[in-house]
Amino acid sequence: MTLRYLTAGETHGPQLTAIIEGLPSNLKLDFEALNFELARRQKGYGRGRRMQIEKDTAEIVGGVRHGLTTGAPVALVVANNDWTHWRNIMNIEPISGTDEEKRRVHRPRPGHADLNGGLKYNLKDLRNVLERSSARETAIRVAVGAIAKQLLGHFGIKIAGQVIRIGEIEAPPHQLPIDELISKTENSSVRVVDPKTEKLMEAYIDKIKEEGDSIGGIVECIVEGVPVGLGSHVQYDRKLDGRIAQAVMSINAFKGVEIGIGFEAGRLPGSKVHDEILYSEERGYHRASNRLGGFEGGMTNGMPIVVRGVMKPIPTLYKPLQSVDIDTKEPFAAQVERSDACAVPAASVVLEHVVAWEVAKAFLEKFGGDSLEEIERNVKSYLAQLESY
Ligand SMILES: Cc1cc2nc3c(=O)[nH]c(=O)nc-3n(C[C@H](O)[C@H](O)[C@H](O)COP(=O)(O)O)c2cc1C
Ligand SMILES: C=C(O[C@@H]1CC(C(=O)O)=C[C@@H](OP(=O)(O)O)[C@H]1O)C(=O)O
Repeated sequence: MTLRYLTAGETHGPQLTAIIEGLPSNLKLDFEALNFELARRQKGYGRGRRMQIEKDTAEIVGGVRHGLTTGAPVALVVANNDWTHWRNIMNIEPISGTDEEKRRVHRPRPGHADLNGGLKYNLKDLRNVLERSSARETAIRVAVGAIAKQLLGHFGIKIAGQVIRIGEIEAPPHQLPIDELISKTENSSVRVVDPKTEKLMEAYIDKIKEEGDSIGGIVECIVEGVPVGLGSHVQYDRKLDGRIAQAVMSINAFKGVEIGIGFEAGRLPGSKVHDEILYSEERGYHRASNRLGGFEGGMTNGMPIVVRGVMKPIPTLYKPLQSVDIDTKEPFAAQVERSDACAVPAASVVLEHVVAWEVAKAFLEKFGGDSLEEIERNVKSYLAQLESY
């Protein structure tokens, strides 16, 4: 069974919903850890007032009994607290009232989905586009990814995320072990290891916000403990690096993705790009470096997976950008009620979870079974095969 999920729900509607299919039975879910991931996504310097309204927690409404998955689809719900303020506007039944009362949107924001969605779906109220295109949906995707993270965690696979750049400020490189990286970034308002960089990034975001502008950045995710051979070279859509790239690009506002040294590989000679193969009794086959970010031939090579994504600046700006009213076709300068100025730290948490999902999916394709015990047996036998190779 392929692991898959779908989400539904609007940003100001009652809730976000997901159904996950293909999880094995007997996986013990840690609800506290799941909600901790949701809280992590909400934090981060530069977010707007909405994050003070929401206190994201996931309710599991199917597929779990007494803390264990049953093998049935797992249904998840994350409620929108803000819905109480939008109950009437988001009503599923028709309501009477003026455009103003219905909060109809007719002024598309450059950089958001508004205009394309309006044209494509023939919607004259751009709220019908905005409501679903909002990155609020990443809350439920983090909930889904948190379950994938728990499955991977059971097999000793760890995932960390960090912010590499916000606008002009870049975090200095480091070689911290993954557990230390996880704990240091956890205590940082911008998810960096170095406190000096944290202060610089905070001040930078403040300045951008004061100017009525927004800012993007670069985030990184590291996955450690992945066995050799997830993904496959034999078919384009089985290449795991390709699937991860798609998942990263599906995060709202992401405009690029790199695996390992990524775009730098176009600048360097082969001798400075490829990771030489070594062998020792204790470690088996391993690499002298990890410039290719854990992938060759669309398959994991046993080194940590290293993925970076670039997030553009938030499109909703207090500083007006030129756009056109779809009613009058006249130009206008956009007005904003509230928005994030920078969501790069939050996006690093989303990145961890979409990557976790893709790795978990490939893991189950390789070792899949209906119960956790069956998967454990499959993993064990594969590891023995690798050892004797
Ligand atoms: C965590 C997160 C928070 C975001 N917050 C906002 C926001 O407050 N205002 C906004 O206009 N866009 C925000 N965005 C970006 C938009 O959702 C995104 O630009 C939009 O969906 C259009 O998609 P695209 O940029 O991928 O083309 C956010 C994105 C993420 C990942
Ligand atoms: C709600 C979330 O992010 C939202 C993403 C978003 C957008 O346009 O993408 C716009 C803002 O929504 P609102 O206009 O309601 O404040 C953000 O707050 C969230 O991350 O949970």
